[in-house]
Amino acid sequence: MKSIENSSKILALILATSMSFIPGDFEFYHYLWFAIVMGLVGIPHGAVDHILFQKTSGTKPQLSFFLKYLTIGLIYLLTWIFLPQFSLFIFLLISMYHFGQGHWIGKPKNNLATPFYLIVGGFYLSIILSGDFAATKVVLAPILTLNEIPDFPLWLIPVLLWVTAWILDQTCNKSNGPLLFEMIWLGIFLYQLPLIVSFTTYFGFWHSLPNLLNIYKDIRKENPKADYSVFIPFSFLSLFGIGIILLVSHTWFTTAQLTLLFFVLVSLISAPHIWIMEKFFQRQKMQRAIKSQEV
Ligand SMILES: CC1=C(/C=C/C(C)=C/C=C/C(C)=C/C=O)C(C)(C)CCC1
Repeated sequence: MKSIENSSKILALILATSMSFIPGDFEFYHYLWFAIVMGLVGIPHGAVDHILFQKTSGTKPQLSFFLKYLTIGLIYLLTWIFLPQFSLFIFLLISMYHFGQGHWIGKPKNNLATPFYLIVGGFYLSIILSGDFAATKVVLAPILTLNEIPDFPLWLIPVLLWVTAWILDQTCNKSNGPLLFEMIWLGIFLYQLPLIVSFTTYFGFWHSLPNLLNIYKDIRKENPKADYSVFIPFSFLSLFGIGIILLVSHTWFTTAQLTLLFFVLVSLISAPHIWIMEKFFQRQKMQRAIKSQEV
């Protein structure tokens, strides 16, 4: 599994480099790469929430689970319509938390875990959005008028890195060098890339793929016959729904507006997904703690 993850990361870095550092207009290829990665790992990593729910609650998901899932998405859709700026703020906050959580796997749950999630997730999101801030502003223009968006406070990035180092120093006795070193080199790399390539590289290969492999391994522990097909039904449903909405909207909207619409749609499924993943990570931590007590 680790070799799949590492070779995919190397492939992603090579593709991102070739698409961004070679002169020329590659916007079409940026979006093509974005669509492929979202289709293969981005959406699928959240497409087995019903299985994760069964693992964490010990009961088969009933109709009420799916209703709760849809209700969270629906309420969030209403807040996007009536309070778009507030919804964006919430989306960024929960994304920071969710992204940061993936970098804490294997570390103990303590009081500093939540600040760590927010700071590390905030670090990567700041890098992605500020590295190509002009493009970020264009995507956000329908909900934030351009002069409403202040310049990005770039000093925040080294501060977030420093606070991460401090938290790691307080919490873990294991070597934290690799995690911090990765934040520095990957941060510099992502910062140079166009917005869509930077987001695709991080989200696809440093968030979705490791999480997908972690979930897949967990599912196969209890059901060794399970294969990649467990991810297909709900991925297909989400991609089909999102595809239809984007297809219908594309006659009225520009590429940047469609990009924002895509992220709004992703946020609707992300909100309940983040809630399920929180429970899943808690269960994995508990299992690890029990295992280490047994040894
Ligand atoms: C890249 C980008 C954005 C942020 C996207 C985020 C935050 C995505 C999070 C996805 C999650 C958490 C998926 C769940 O697994 C904005 C600001 C909307 C618009 C500019 C481009």
